[in-house]
Amino acid sequence: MRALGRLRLGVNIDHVATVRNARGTAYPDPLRAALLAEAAGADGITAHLREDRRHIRDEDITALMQGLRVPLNLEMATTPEMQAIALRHKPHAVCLVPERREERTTEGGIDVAGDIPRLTDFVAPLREAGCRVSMFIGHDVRQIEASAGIGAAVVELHTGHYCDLMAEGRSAEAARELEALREGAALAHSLGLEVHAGHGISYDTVAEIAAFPQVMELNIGHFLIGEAIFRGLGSAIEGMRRRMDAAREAMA
Ligand SMILES: CC(=O)[C@@H](O)[C@H](O)COP(=O)(O)O
Ligand SMILES: NCC(=O)COP(=O)(O)O
Repeated sequence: MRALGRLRLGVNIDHVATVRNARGTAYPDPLRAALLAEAAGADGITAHLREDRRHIRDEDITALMQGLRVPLNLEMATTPEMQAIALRHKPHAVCLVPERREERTTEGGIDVAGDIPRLTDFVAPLREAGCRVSMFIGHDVRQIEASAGIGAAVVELHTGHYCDLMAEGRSAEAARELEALREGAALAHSLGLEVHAGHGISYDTVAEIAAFPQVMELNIGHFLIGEAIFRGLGSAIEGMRRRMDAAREAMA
């Protein structure tokens, strides 16, 4: 199967805000990072407005909505507060994620199958406002089918477990997880969902995920912001873009 289109790169700038907030300064500015990312070839910007505002804050979303040329993908929990914020800004995309105050990062996917009536009602006004609604889920068949059932346009498959297994050198388990992600991507695509993937992706793990023909977008943040310390954000993004393109070309 050939690639279905150019693989888009969404750059997540959450951790520019993490560094800013560590010292309570006005810098580094997430919008400035986002504009640099745009110039380096990012197809979109992702920002996660957490309920505890540990990194991205409300005023960052306002600045990004006003300053960006590329689309904004707003990640958020399924709370009334977040829904009201999304409906006020109407970003290009809204990605619904599970959130726990105590977690260090997003640990799993959202339980769509276990929350169908509420999530159907939650998604409807976002869709009516013109946002592309994405569900951040694991590769579980039930979650993929439920995402299609509630009217989401997109699923973003959580690649964090695969990336962790790779980092720990657990290659047999990583291969099984990669296969499950591959099957999940194929199922989601067959149900008419646009397929994205993200979380924990680095130069070491991007090629295998970029090679899934159904995947249209990767969202990558933490690794790129870390790599930017050593080589600059533009160069870090260009390095990721090259690896994504090489993986897609190898499929053709
Ligand atoms: C939903 C997701 O996987 C990430 O985009 C998210 O932003 C992770 O949260 P932190 O950035 O707070 O680690
Ligand atoms: N949705 C995943 C994302 O935006 C980036 O995740 P990470 O690369 O910061 O782990």
